[in-house]
Amino acid sequence: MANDTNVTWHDHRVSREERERLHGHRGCVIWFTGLSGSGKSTIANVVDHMLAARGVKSAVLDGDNVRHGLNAGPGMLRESHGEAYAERFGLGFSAIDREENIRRIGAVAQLFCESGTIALTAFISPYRLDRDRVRAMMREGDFIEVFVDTPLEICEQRDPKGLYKKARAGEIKHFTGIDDPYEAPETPELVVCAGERTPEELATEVIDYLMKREILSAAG
Ligand SMILES: Nc1ncnc2c1ncn2[C@@H]1O[C@H](COP(=O)(O)OS(=O)(=O)O)[C@@H](OP(=O)(O)O)[C@H]1O
Ligand SMILES: Nc1ncnc2c1ncn2[C@@H]1O[C@H](COP(=O)(O)OP(=O)(O)O)[C@@H](O)[C@H]1O
Repeated sequence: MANDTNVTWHDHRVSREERERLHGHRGCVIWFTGLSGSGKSTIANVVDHMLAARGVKSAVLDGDNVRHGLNAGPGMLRESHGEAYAERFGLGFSAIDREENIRRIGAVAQLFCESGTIALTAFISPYRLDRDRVRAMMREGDFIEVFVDTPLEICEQRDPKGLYKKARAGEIKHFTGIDDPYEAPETPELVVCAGERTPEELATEVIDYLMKREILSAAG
């Protein structure tokens, strides 16, 4: 059996500080959390667009997209990799699968951050402990938790994928907010009330926060 403790960490030749100097801004992780349909992906993409317009290096990691690739579900892996593989590595929506989903995404977001990029993540990430573990992996100040505080009733009215309707009908089990928990952050860096304002207004609040924290400079 391979011994995974025989793996050694290597420092890179180009430091994070050098990369940040080249980019003209700091790296960080902006971690959007909230119910399905709360507006996480929409706001993350508007922020990404605003950052691109300023010449800032950023990347969006999005729930649905990552669950098609890095964290594919068993259903997606079954045909290409077989039943046993799909059962072992496919990630669904049990508490432990969500935990592993968030752990992996946290590790990827950290790589982006260390490369001097602003990583924007849009995952429900319903468990406080899972989010706090990601925060603990990062350097102090790198993890910016943004709670997209949209009431369940509004998310359910929006229901762009029809999933709430299915969950209410019992066709999807363990759906967050319906028959699975969502633990709101207690002390997030930022709370945005997406039920009341446009995605552009909310994205501007995030950009203002980055300026205030000097992650972005006035020029970049
Ligand atoms: N049971 C259940 N509960 C919640 N969500 C479900 C479920 N089944 C499928 N979906 C769809 O998967 C998207 C959420 O994936 P995430 O990776 O963000 O979830 S988690 O952070 O691991 O909880 C979520 O997308 P978003 O609407 O982007 O949040 C849903 O479209
Ligand atoms: N601030 C907002 N005001 C009105 N509608 C919004 C807002 N943010 C998102 N939406 C709409 O709500 C739906 C869900 O948004 P989405 O970003 O996919 O949510 P999430 O990524 O949290 O599941 C989309 O149809 C989107 O256009």
